[in-house]
Amino acid sequence: MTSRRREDPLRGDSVEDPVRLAPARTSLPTSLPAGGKPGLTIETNGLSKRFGHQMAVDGINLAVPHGSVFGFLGPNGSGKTTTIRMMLGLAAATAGTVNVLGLEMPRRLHEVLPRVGALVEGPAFYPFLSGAANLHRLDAASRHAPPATRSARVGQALERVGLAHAAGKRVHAYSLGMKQRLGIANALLSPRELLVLDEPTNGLDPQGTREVRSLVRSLAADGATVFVSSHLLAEVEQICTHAAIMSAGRLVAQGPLAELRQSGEARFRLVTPDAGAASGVLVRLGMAPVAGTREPDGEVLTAVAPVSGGGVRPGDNPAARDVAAPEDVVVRLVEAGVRVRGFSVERESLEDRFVALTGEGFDVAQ
Ligand SMILES: Nc1ncnc2c1ncn2[C@@H]1O[C@H](COP(=O)(O)OP(=O)(O)OP(=O)(O)O)[C@@H](O)[C@H]1O
Repeated sequence: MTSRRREDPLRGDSVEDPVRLAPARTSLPTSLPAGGKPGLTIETNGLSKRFGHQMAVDGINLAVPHGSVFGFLGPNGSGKTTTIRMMLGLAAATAGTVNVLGLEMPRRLHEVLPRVGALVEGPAFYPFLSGAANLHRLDAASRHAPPATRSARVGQALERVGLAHAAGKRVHAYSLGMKQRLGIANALLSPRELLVLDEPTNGLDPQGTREVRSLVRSLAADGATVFVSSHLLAEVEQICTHAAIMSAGRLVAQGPLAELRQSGEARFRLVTPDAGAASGVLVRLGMAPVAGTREPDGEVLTAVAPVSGGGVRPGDNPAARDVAAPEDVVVRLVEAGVRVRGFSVERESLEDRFVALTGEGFDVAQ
């Protein structure tokens, strides 16, 4: 393998030419140049796209942390692909800004794109050429790719996605999963700081889906930020560290997956023969209890209690300020003479939360 040194226009220092892909870890910059918020690989502000009367993307503020595997989740037609196209300079925004790797797009497109690998709307390959020959052609189309190291780059990219054994096979004989992995190999022809993958498992069988998901995980382990769109909640839960949820062109939630899981409503369920007194206590604690069915042990009362990290968020109700946790609610009930015969906290699942946020059924299949 040969390498040349060149000037990096962004950092002003000299770096190795990007010919190394495997083994896994590549040394990637850990800081961004001035222009974007530190620590963010992608940042959008008020980003919008209108098609006629329809706002396909409506003023979104995305914040994709450096090094994250960021799931861009939303039902079909919610604006994911349109957002990705604007990020990559494939479509012009109607309003708002996009910074990628700290640089404004599309103004700095020529500096940004060589550092970004993308798989958008399925790669187009020549079916009667082999996987390796297709990658050679695509690599040759890049003015940043030195011809002398092309074979090494192609070989390493195929190796990286587990297609070395099928390098000489014509693409028309590839399975869908293999074609998708070849598309990712194309995105990996140079080491990338950011990989943008639009629905990379769409249309794949379970085996192909597993292969692509495990590849995405390992790409992130290499140090790249991976931005992956999906309409599958289960997929995002399996491979992502962070997520953003789109619904009808709007961004309805974003953050670390663990925080999104914690931010759902919790519901207290109380069984007591003293429903009247219990209601009074819960109301004084800032809740709005609802009487439910009658059980042998008493009446069932449920009350929504916004819980953050296991503690009750008291909101603006001063009477509720002292309440820290469900056990404190039980203490208050008992102190008020309420006979507590059953008490549980039911937290909304991530799936319930996403359905509530998007206002429509989510495809939660594998
Ligand atoms: N070129 C276009 N002209 C007109 N409308 C468009 C165009 N591209 C997208 N749209 C509309 O914008 C909305 C968002 O589409 P987009 O493809 O971004 O959604 P998506 O979340 O990626 O959905 P999918 O997963 O189905 O691709 C849809 O209503 C779509 O019909």
